[in-house]
Formats: sequence, structure tokens, C-alpha cells
Amino acid sequence: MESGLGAPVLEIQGINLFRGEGRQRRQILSDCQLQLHSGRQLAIMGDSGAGKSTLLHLIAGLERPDSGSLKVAGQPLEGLSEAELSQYRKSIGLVFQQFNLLPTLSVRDNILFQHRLNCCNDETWVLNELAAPLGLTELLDYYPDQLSGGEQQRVAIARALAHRPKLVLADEPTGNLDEGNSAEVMALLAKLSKQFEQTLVVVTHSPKVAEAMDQCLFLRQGKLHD
Ligand SMILES: Nc1ncnc2c1ncn2[C@@H]1O[C@H](COP(=O)(O)OP(=O)(O)OP(=O)(O)O)[C@@H](O)[C@H]1O
Repeated sequence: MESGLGAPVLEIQGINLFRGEGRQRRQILSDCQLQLHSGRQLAIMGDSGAGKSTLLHLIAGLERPDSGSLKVAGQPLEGLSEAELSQYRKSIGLVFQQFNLLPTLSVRDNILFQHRLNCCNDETWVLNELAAPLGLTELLDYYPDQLSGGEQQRVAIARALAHRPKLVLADEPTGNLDEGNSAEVMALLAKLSKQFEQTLVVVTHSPKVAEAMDQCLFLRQGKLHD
């Protein structure tokens, strides 16, 4: 937990979430709490099956908790309709382990995809301030299947940051990369999200990835611990 100036960008209070039916039903998140302020970078670690991805999915509005409150920039997600949740999902930045690029779009159009969905109109900024530092300028006319894994993840990072979201969520962003690419990609993600004062939450198994963040919490028995 942290105290800081202003309202937290992310505030989780007393989240409970159950999975499975009947005798297989079990609690994944149990009175889970978190406060994260603007510009902070948090790594979430924990055993396989601890519920890290589930927690990230809740924050992303991809799932709803059984009880508890989750606010992003002061807005409670539990009050949102499906249409509003869909709008919310477009407004945040998401980076997944499987780069999830659109195969029929060029690198340029992949990078600008979410930017355009959010009706942003600053493509020069995206190409200069994101594509260039991510080393993508020469690759803008390529297609995803012509890129290496590290290059694809750099495209996914540019896409996730291009509409200047306040909150960026990354689930095992380096899980498909070798050690060298992993370190490079994480350093770029950490540097750019810091530069643009974005709040970053990264789920990872890698102590090295966690070290690149301001703070690391462990998910154990449904709760986040130091
Ligand atoms: N549809 C489902 N029905 C029942 N249990 C489920 C379902 N989906 C996930 N689970 C369980 O929820 C738990 C949390 O899964 P989650 O993917 O969040 O874990 P994780 O910490 O991200 O794991 P990993 O590090 O292996 O990716 C796991 O025990 C998983 O088996």
C-alpha cells in the first residue's frame, strides 16, 4: 500500500473472486487491496495459479469480481455497463505475452490502431516519440510475420502507449522473449511509461523484470503482500 498526493490512479478495495462450480469452487482473490498513484510502476509476482492474471483481468475490465470495489482514476468499474466497460478497455494500455498484433496490418497501422480507436489525432507524436525510441522507424511498412519476437513486442508496447493511457497493464510481457530481448523490452517499457507519467502494472515471474519496477508485491492466498 502507499500513501501519496492526490487520488490514486488505481484503487482496489476488498476484492473477492471465486472460480469453479460446486465442489471445485474456490476463492482466488480474498479481500485483496491495492492503491497505486500516478506514474508508479508495480510488479506483481507469485506462484503459478496464485491469481495474478485474474487480478490483471479485473483491473482491465475483462472480468468482474464477486464483491469489492475497483476504481481507476476515481471511476468505480463495478458501476459501468458492458458498453462503458468496453470503452474503458480501449482507454487503457494492454500488453500481453502473446504480442496479439493484427497480422493483416502493417507495423505502422498496428501501432496506430488503438490511437485511432480513441479518436486521437497525433500520429506524428506517436511515430517520433514512441516508434523511434522503440527502434521501429525502419520497420513501419513491415508486417508482423516479418518481425522477430522482440520486435513484435516493441510494436505491441508502442500500440499500448500510443493513445497516452493513464494506466498500462502488462501480463508476462517478456514471457516469449529470450533474456537479452526481455531486458531490452522491459527497459524500454519502464522508461517510456515513466517519461509519459503512466501508471504501470506488470505481472511477471522474472525477478529481473520486477527489479526494473519501483515496487514489487507478491500475490499469496488471494492478497497482495510486500
Ligand atoms: N474458468 C476457470 N474455472 C476454474 N478455475 C479457473 C478458471 N480459470 C482460471 N482458474 C484458476 O484460477 C487460478 C488463478 O489463475 P491465474 O491464471 O490468474 O493464475 P496466475 O497467477 O496468473 O498463474 P500463472 O503464473 O501460471 O500464469 C488458477 O488456479 C486457475 O486454475
